[in-house]
Amino acid sequence: MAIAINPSILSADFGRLAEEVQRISTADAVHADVMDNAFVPNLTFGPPVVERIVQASPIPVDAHLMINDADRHAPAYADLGCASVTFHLEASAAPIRTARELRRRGARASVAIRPATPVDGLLDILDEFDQILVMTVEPGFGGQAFLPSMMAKVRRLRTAIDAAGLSTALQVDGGISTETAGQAADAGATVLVAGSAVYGAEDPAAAIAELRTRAEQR
Ligand SMILES: O=C(CO)[C@@H](O)[C@H](O)COP(=O)(O)O
Repeated sequence: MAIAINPSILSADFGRLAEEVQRISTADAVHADVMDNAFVPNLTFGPPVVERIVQASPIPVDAHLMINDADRHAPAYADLGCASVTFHLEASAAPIRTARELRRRGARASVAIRPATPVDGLLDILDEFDQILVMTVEPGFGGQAFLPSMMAKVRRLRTAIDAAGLSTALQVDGGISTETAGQAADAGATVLVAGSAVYGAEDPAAAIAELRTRAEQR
């Protein structure tokens, strides 16, 4: 199965974001990490910077909103031209309504769960989303160790997505490297987010190709 590689901008040089997105033009999408220093203990950027990333990027942008009050803020990211908008289930009081609003505004609707959140709440509403993100680290920082225990959640979601005949993308984020990409793909993930493994490499394009190969040849 084809595996998408989405580099996380969190590991890029924030002083030259327009050039940093050009360096990963062979990837499938840019993963833009929006953090509010409340939902997670880190602060990055918001709509004005995401808008510039969208303008500068040769590939689609997936905004990952690690912010509170997702229902209020998520739709604006669809309006900025993000191809997909990922909001956290834990930060949403009305995930179905927000997903429908994202789709109505032309973005793919994507929902994320933290390591401590079970998949159960998603199993009956899978068709409302174009993508599910299973965090494989605690959100907030790049460079953390992959949590292999999250693969049970990925497997459960893969089984449920296939049983329902859906084409929902299944994304993992955190600690993805040439060592862990195969495990994630083997469990059923179809989209791998990688920050330090791509931007920490001397040649990001080669790192993207290597991650894709490792995942697809598991
Ligand atoms: O959203 C996050 C962290 O909150 C991730 O996107 C990380 O930025 C991934 O970084 P690596 O673990 O690949 O270095």
